[in-house]
Amino acid sequence: MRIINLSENNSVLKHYIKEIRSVKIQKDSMRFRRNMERIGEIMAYEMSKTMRYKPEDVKTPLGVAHTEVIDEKLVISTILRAGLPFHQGFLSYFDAAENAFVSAYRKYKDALKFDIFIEYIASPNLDGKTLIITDPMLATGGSMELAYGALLTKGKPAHIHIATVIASQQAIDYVASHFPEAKTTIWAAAIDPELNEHSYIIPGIGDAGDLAFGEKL
Ligand SMILES: O=P(O)(O)OC[C@H]1O[C@H](OP(=O)(O)OP(=O)(O)O)[C@H](O)[C@@H]1O
Ligand SMILES: O=c1cc[nH]c(=O)[nH]1
Ligand SMILES: [Mg+2]
Repeated sequence: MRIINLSENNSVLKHYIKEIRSVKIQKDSMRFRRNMERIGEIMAYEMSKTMRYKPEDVKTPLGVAHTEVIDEKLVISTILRAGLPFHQGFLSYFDAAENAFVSAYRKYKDALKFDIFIEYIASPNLDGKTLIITDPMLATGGSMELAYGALLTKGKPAHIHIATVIASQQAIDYVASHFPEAKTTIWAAAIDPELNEHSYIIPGIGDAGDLAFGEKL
C-alpha cells in the first residue's frame, strides 16, 4: 500500500495547513472552508500525476495537438459533513467525476466512548472505477472503515484513494491493515503523532465539522 504524506516536501500547502490549525485563523469559517478546498485542489493535482492516461488528439484552430487525458472513471466520495469543502476541492479539478456521499457521526455513550453511525448513502455504481474517499480527519479510522463498507454495497472499485488532510499515525496503521493492500493509496496533507482520550487528533485542528459549519447540539 502506498502512503503519501504531502508534508514531507515543502510547498505552499504548508501555509494552508498552518491556517486550519491556528486557533486564531481557523475561527474564520469562510477561510477555513476555503483552505480545506485549496488543500483538496492541491491533493487532487498530486493524485492526478499517479493516474493512467490515454492519448487524445484535439483540433486547434491551426492544426491537431496530440494530448493525453485521464483514462480512469473517477468517483469522488465524502463523509458528511466535515468532508464537504475538501470534496469540493477535488471536484473543482476532476470535472467529469461522479460523486458519492455517506453520512457518519459519532454518538457518545459517555465522555470517552462512542459508536459511529452510518445512516445515509448516495452513490453511483463503483464497479471497475477509481474511488476517492475524501475526509479531512482520519482519527481512529473508524468512520473511514464504515464508510468504505457502505460504499462497497455499490460495487467493486478497481482502485481506492483515501484522501485526508490530518491523519493520526494510529489511523494510518489502522487503514493500512483494513483496506486492500494492492489497490489502496493513502494521501495525507499531514500526519500527527497521537489521539487524546476523546479520540481527537493531537495537535490536529479540533472539530473539523464544527469549524466548517458551526457547532451542533
Ligand atoms: O477516524 P474517526 O475516529 O472515525 O474520526 C474522524 C471522523 O470525525 C469527523 O467527523 P465527525 O464524526 O466529527 O462528524 P461531522 O463531520 O458531522 O463533524 C471526520 O470528518 C471523520 O469523519
Ligand atoms: O480530531 C478530530 C477527530 C475527529 N473529528 C474531528 O473533527 N477532529
Ligand atoms: Mg465533527
